[in-house]
Amino acid sequence: DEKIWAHSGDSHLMEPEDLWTSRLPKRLADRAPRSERGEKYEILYIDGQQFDRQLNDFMDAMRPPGFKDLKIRLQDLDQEGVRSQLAFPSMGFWTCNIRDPELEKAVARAWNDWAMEDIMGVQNRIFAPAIVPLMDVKNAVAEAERAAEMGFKALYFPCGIDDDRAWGLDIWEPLWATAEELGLPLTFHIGTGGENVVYRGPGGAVVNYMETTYPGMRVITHLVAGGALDRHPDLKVLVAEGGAGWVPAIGDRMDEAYRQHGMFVRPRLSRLPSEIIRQQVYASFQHDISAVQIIQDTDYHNVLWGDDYPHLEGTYGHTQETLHTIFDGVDQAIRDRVLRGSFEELFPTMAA
Ligand SMILES: CC(C)(COP(=O)(O)O)[C@@H](O)C(=O)NCCC(=O)NCCSC(=O)[C@]1(C)CCC[C@@]2(C)[C@@H]3[C@@H]4C[C@@H]5C[C@]3(C[C@]5(C)O4)[C@H](O)C[C@@H]21
Ligand SMILES: [Mn+2]
Repeated sequence: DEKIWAHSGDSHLMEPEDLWTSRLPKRLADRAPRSERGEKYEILYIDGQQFDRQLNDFMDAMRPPGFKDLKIRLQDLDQEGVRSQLAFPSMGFWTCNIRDPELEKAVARAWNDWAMEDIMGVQNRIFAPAIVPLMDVKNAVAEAERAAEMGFKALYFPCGIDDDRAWGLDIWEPLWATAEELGLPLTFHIGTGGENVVYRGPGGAVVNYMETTYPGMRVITHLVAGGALDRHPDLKVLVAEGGAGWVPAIGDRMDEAYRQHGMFVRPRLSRLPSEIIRQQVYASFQHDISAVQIIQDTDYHNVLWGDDYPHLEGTYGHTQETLHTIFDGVDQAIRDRVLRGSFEELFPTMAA
């Protein structure tokens, strides 16, 4: 089989242990996200809060050679057939659990400085979205402007957020306006901003996997129905690692709501929800078959493949097998769109 080359819209950076201790004054570094190996769980400490997280064997299971070595990682990419990667945080995901605005701002800034200096500054295939502090939207706007100045080409957001700060609320308007003006896509990653293990009964692993996916749909529902994307037509949004088959489906449901419950709808939109979704919403998957099958029939094209490197949910070690399974026999235009086109449309200057 000929090698299939792809960009990945969903990968991860693995931060060094001393990312924050080496960059922040001790009084802040001591409260930055830190993980320790517990008996059965990895234990996370964030600004004095403690979270029992992922099972150790679960975390140990993902160990591609380039896990923590950028040079080897680039060899992993060549081996797997991955050209460029949008690489999300790992420990940086927990920044959104920080409740102190000053600490959150310092932790986000330090992460961005590290990502720019140690990753993006030394090669051109792997790039990260910038983390913005969310406790105070003014801090988010300032960090988005600083990040754009530094050369970042996307902003990272957690899917989960408190109800009183829901993504559809107008409190975020200054940030959406700034992101649109700076040409920075909003890249939301699933499994963030909330509890990941919410059910421990039969089928728990599969149930929890699905439960971390639904918030991605909620993000899109709020940004579309709340008017944010309608007000900012050049703003693009990616939901990473949540699959893509659901995107046109919620477009239909939202159109039905918009029409059948029109008497209750506020704000009115200048386009139907499904049109806003087709023009501004992108989604990534790893192994899904449906993510590609829906493109032909629904005319929804903003689908990106992602390797989710180095996570277990990703394709490291079986990328070519996965890409051949999904794309052999698929229309070349669809294959090009999903493997490269959507990515290059979202990040025009980042595709190596
Ligand atoms: C089998 C049970 C029910 C037994 O319960 P017990 O632990 O005995 O009380 C439970 O252990 C379970 O569900 N285990 C399956 C593994 C798991 O933790 N599933 C969570 C849902 S999936 C998930 O949260 C994703 C979205 C996908 C897997 C990687 C994931 C955990 C990553 C991993 C771990 C950590 C969390 C993180 C970013 C991070 C830095 O990388 C995302 O926030 C989130 C993400
Ligand atoms: Mn991922």
